[in-house]
Amino acid sequence: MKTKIAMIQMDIAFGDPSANRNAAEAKIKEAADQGSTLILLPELWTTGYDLTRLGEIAEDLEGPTHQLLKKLARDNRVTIAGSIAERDKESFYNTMVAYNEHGERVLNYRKVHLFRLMDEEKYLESGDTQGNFHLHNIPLAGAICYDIRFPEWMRTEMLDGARGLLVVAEWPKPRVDHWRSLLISRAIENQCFVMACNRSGSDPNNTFGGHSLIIDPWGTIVAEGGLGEEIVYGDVDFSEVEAIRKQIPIFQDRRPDLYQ
Ligand SMILES: O=C(O)CCC(=O)C(=O)O
Repeated sequence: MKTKIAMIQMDIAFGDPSANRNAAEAKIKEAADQGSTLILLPELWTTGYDLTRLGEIAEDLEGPTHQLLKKLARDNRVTIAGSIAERDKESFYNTMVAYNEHGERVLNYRKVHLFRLMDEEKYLESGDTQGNFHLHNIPLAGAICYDIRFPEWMRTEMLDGARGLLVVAEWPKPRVDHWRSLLISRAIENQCFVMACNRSGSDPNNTFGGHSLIIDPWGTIVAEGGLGEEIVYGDVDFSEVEAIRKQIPIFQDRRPDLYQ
């Protein structure tokens, strides 16, 4: 059975959650009208990297963005995922959430690897738990941007049987070749679908690379965006994962007695 995935490769208004919510709402409705089951938004899609203003613009997990996602997921019978600047008491996190078609939050993953090149470690705390959840009965794992440079972490998440890796990002344009190569590698080595949503446009410090990707467990590109704003669609059949894992049984052949 095919599952339609939509990745909302949007530009992000710097530090303006209300403008970004309005833009995303229209795009989520459009993707849902196209029959999508899973809709991905980029990393920090309500605020961008306006980290010095997190005190004003980050929200707790019951904040207005979460209320909107809950409602849009329920009303349109879709699962929606993306990362949002989270405030938890005095601390801030880059947190990927997913809301299922009942409006339930099924994922709450705090970015584990903070990216120094964008000063994340100065303003954010890192997470320390995995981001596994189910889309209907399909086990998936979440990751945020820089996390994909850590194959050991991605493998840790995949050891629970995940068949797909969802990635949300604000990946800069000068390193878009790394983005593509790293994502293709994560798909091949974990024999899983990779569904990766990047932003487009620029902020005061960076221009971002777009090129949202859906990659199958053989490493073949199913769908790829360009540089600008668009919704990238692809149909995936998660049963392909099982067939490939039978053909080349890397999860069986691993040697955890020699490495983790
Ligand atoms: O690793 C990279 O080159 C980009 C990472 C990044 O932009 C991020 O984690 O926000």
